[in-house]
Amino acid sequence: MQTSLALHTDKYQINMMYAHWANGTHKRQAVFEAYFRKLPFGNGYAVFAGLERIVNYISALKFTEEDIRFLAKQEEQYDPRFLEELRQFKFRGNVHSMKEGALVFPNEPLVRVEGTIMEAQLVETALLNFMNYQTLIATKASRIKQVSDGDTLLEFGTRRAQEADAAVWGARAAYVAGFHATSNMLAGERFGIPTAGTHAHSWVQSFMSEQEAFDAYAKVLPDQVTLLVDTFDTLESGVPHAIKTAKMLEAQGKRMRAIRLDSGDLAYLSIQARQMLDEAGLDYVQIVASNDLDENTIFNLKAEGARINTWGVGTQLITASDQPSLGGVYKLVEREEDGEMLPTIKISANPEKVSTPGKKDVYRIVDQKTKKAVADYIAFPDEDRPRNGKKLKLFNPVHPYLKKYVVNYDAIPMLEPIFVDGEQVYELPSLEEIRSYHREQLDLFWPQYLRKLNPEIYRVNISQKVWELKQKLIDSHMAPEPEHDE
Ligand SMILES: Nc1ncnc2c1ncn2[C@@H]1O[C@H](COP(=O)(O)OP(=O)(O)OP(=O)(O)O)[C@@H](O)[C@H]1O
Ligand SMILES: O=P(O)(O)OC[C@H]1O[C@H](OP(=O)(O)OP(=O)(O)O)[C@H](O)[C@@H]1O
Ligand SMILES: O=C(O)c1cccnc1
Repeated sequence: MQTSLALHTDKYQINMMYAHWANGTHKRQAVFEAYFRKLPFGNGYAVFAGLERIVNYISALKFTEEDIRFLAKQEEQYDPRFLEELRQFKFRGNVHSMKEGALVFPNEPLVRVEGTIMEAQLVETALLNFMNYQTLIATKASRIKQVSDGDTLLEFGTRRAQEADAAVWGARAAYVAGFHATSNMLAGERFGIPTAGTHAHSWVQSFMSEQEAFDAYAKVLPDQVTLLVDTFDTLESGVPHAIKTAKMLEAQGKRMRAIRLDSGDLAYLSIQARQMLDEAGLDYVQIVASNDLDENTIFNLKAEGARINTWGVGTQLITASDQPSLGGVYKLVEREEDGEMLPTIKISANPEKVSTPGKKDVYRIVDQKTKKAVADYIAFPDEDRPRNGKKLKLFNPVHPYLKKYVVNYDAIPMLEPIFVDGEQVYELPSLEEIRSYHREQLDLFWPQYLRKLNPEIYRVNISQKVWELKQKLIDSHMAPEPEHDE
């Protein structure tokens, strides 16, 4: 059982909770939605991840006596009765969420939290922390997967990850998006992800000769032999020594698995090494490559004709180094006033940052004939559900004259109930189920939305009612126009 992360939150959440409590407004109901505005890496989609961690966090959410003592020491001098309220705290609200592995898009609710303003406010920070990081890494991994042509992908990032949690949950996110194994043993133990590994340069350096090092390794682990061949000179020394070790194994009826290239021109070296292995009758020995790889280097190496079967990807993946954060936000969309739920909006001078008011559902509209997704459609829960045969108007929320109608479609509800009145109603799927759901999700999209470079923009549309409410609230917050010219 995971320990409580109740204080894994920003101080301003506690201060707002306190102020609501002191004001007597802490029990009012509120609805928040988490979403991002911009896709990372210029990708055409993101891969939603982080739900399992969010579910574990909310289920275990409890202030320990130690937490309470820490809070009592703060300069805010919280009223002891507030601290008593926290001692009794339990999340009693509702959560709806996208499933892990889902393809998700900007400006659609990914997680929806309904509860008292106090509990919904508390969970914001941790929820965004988990969702933003894991979704970012799953998306980066998915880009790498897209260029890998079914080759084996190994996650090697732990040494460069932003600390332990990032390594372990990042390894899981990579696996969700189609990586095959991780070098992180803790991730293997915790999540059942297959583990894999070769050996380091230090293994070779710790012997008098490269040959001795290779042979010693092969004697101990004859069924798991992947030899790192670049410690001294890949083609002059490493590959010839590896071939000798492979022949020694063959004499014992064993087959060496692979060699690993970790520096130099990986295209050239892999082509040369492949030829040397083949000429030695070792066509079954595979080639693993590593060294600061990402989707672009892998794509180029393939275009250059590299003969690489397995890619070990570390730093660039686990740190999402070309875009190290996803800007997911958590916005209040409804609040209770005199027992009634009222939509609320956040206005901004930047039109992209104006929030969409009201509690909303998300449907994926799938063409019945092609079985491909046409758009995501956001509507209020009390609207007529989009359903096959019922003409659905899809219009661009910024340019409403850009519209089209669909008739023969399936409308798949994307937000699953996860907690109802604080009770977990969602059974967490196995990682294998999440991976296969992710593959099904990819199958729903035409390739133009999935390509790495300049993908087509997938439509995320809001219903007429949502659009009208948004316009109304924007207007109501605008300064009135002057009656006469000044
Ligand atoms: N043929 C190739 N085409 C495109 N990129 C390549 C090719 N071969 C290697 N790379 C990439 O170029 C970069 C080379 O990095 P760098 O110069 O630091 O490595 P190196 O000098 O070969 O090895 P070391 O890690 O020992 O310094 C790596 O990101 C590697 O993946
Ligand atoms: O490059 P990454 O994608 O992060 O993959 C993992 C790297 O980690 C190891 O070496 P390390 O980087 O520790 O040492 P090196 O740079 O000297 O090879 C391994 O040999 C890879 O090169
Ligand atoms: O097993 C490997 O080859 C490995 C693992 C982590 C980092 N670099 C390489």
